[in-house]
Amino acid sequence: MNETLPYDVHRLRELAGEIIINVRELAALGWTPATSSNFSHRLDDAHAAITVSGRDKGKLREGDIMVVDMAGRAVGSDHRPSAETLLHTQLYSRFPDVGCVLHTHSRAQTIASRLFAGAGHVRLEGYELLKAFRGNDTHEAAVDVPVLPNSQDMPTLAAQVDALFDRGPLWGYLIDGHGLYAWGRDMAEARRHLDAFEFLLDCELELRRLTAGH
Ligand SMILES: CSC[C@@H](O)[C@@H](O)C(=O)COP(=O)(O)O
Ligand SMILES: [Zn+2]
Repeated sequence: MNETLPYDVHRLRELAGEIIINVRELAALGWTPATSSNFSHRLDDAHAAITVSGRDKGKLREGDIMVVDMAGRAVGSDHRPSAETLLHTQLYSRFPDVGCVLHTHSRAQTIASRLFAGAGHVRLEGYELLKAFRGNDTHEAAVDVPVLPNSQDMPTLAAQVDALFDRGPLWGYLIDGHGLYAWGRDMAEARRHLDAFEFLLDCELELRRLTAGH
């Protein structure tokens, strides 16, 4: 522990490296257009490492990762944390086993959010890949991905998200016209969930294209 900073600086550097490597891969897939998207990892019980607001997520460097407390306030940095920090810290605060939160704006996520906003969810059913979600051990499961109305007011959005948690286990949600939030115990699990959502949403969109007019 550093004398002046209330968190482990070495752990922060380690996590920053992990975030940078993973986010470069996501950016290369085209899932973080035009400085969109944000990413975080729990640092300790009271802090999270998160991307600085407005940075090109495909070109992140160590200085683009900063620390916030669980109320979303910057700690030991003059930078502005992600505009959506509250959507990350609410997960860390409520669920001790959430260690990593990933938010992306891929085409499939954005289009699906528009298409299914009226229904309020996207039903993913019958896919072998549903087993990628923690706790699912069969394709015979159905996962409803909630679609929330977008808002620039983070407390409003966070309250909508909070209401979802009473319904049962959840690994992610869509925001209408915006993108996807996915999370997991650590980076590997959050990536697996994010990748599974992307693949399955893309399948649903393609199925609709192929069956349109039939
Ligand atoms: C560039 S528009 C996207 C932003 O409004 C927001 O949704 C986003 O994902 C990135 O915000 P940021 O403040 O950089 O974390
Ligand atoms: Zn966003």
